Amino acid sequence: MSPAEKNDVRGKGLGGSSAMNVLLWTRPQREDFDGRPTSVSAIEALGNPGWNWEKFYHYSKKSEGLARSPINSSCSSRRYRFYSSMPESSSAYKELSQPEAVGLEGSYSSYNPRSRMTMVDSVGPLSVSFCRTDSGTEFPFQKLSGETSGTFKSASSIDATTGNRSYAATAYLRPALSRPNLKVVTGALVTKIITSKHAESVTAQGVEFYHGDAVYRVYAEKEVILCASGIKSPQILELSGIGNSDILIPLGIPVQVHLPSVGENIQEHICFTAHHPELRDDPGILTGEMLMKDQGLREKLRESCHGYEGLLALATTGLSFLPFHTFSERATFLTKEQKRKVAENVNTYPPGLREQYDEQIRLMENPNVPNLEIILYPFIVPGHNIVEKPRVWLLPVLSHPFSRGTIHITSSDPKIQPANDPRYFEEDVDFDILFDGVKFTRKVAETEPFTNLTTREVQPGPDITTDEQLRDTCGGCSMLPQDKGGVVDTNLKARERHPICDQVYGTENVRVVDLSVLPLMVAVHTQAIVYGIAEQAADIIKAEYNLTSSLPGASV
Ligand SMILES: Cc1cc2nc3c(=O)[nH]c(=O)nc-3n(C[C@H](O)[C@H](O)[C@H](O)COP(=O)(O)OP(=O)(O)OC[C@H]3O[C@@H](n4cnc5c(N)ncnc54)[C@H](O)[C@@H]3O)c2cc1C
Repeated sequence: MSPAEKNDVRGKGLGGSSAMNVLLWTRPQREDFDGRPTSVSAIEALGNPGWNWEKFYHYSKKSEGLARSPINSSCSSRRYRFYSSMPESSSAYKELSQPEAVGLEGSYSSYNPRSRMTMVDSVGPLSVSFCRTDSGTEFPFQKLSGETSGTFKSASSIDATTGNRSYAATAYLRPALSRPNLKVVTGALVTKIITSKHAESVTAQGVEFYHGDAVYRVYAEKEVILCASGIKSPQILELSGIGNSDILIPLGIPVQVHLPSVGENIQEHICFTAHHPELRDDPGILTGEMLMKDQGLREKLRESCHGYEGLLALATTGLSFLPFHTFSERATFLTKEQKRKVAENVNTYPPGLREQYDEQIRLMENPNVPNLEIILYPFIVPGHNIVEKPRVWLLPVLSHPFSRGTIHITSSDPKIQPANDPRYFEEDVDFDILFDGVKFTRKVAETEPFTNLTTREVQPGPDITTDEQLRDTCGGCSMLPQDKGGVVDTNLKARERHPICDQVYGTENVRVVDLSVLPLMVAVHTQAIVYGIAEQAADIIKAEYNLTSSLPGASV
């Protein structure tokens, strides 16, 4: 796929993509973060002290509030449970609601309000049947305590009291709107960070932005915090002259900091999008097609959802995370091959990639760490034709891609999108893992009890085979040591240390706080990761300026 062909779907309003994502609330496998010598990986081990599982777990719990009791029971019809929470007696709920495993409403009362989650039950029977198959694989329910592998119902970022989406704007921004030191400007496009340069030191003065046709400037007393996403933060840095001079100079952008890692190390979850089993008549499962086609059903649901005025929607909840050996007979062979290839090509890699690959190989070898996710959607996304009979959608997703892409500007015009070249499958092993994942997904879908609910595999037919990204883009402003391909340090500052005298000579006061700082992709969905990063960043910033969170609603 060429950079020009790639369609980057992302949220552009307040709350960004958290305002339009598919509501899954997931936490990563412990090893994805943890660099302790007794475990096998990953983000801390890459040279980021203080960014480990324990910290992430603490901050992630701080950001969340799982509804404790069944709520909104009025929002369910007799046959289909809709926005209804999982009964407290359910074993899955019990594991989730252990105070040490999850942030519960009230457990961090001083940080109220925050992200709210609840359990919904839209594809319940299918997701459970998916794990109890005759294929010899049986998985436990997942806990949100760092053990991701298994099949489980995911919590959803839905505020159970209203039945509406809980996202960054409702969780963090709205409660803080009355602060005297906050002004929100919507419909604005940031064009660059305004900087001044003295000797080797670059200081951010403020930010320039378009609003309508006018250009405005706002000035910062302390620092500029960039949180424009994995795709747009690298673009804004480059437009500001912070990036690779080989890219900036030909575009006429004065180089403020030559930082060649900006926009490199891009990683995206890649998925196979064409597996659609058709459901039997009356399976007791609500799907998107049913809702779209059946006016009577919509009205019935509306009646049962007393007082609810929003759009009817379905949440995705059925997830499986599978360690390599559980879905691929070639797991040992492919891991060895990848090890051999990495050793053979080590001299061709950019700084730091060898270390990242070593961590990824350790994750592949670890029997507890997932290497594939299978998502069960109760609908088919736009782009696929509306179909006669209801279908569900099974999506195998590559958890830890080896391929690395780039995101770079091609123009000094901020309105021109940066070129996103994901380089999917540049590393053969990515294709091999996903291929085995597709085969495994198909096998499970053809096995009882999954087949008790479905009639036939409609796709993949001969006509469709597609691979796409799952809209989790990380790495473009990687938090890593500078000589290992880093853009920000562990304080999330975009600065570069002189390799000999250890003096800061990059930017003094530009910080990046979004998914772009994650140097290595995690297996799970990334909204909770971004909240965890943001909570940790808030404490780093407060500590730097000796601040306490005395303002109402202050968390991040
Ligand atoms: C379709 C989709 C489905 C997803 N599903 C899930 C899911 O179910 N569960 C999950 O955990 N994760 C999911 N994700 C991922 C998750 O939503 C993202 O990881 C998360 O929102 C990323 O946060 P962020 O702050 O890095 O960027 P964003 O959420 O993208 O926020 C960036 C913000 O910056 C603004 N911005 C960018 N450039 C500029 C500019 N020049 N000027 C002004 N403002 C600018 C954007 O408008 C946006 O508001 C999904 C993502 C997508 C796109």
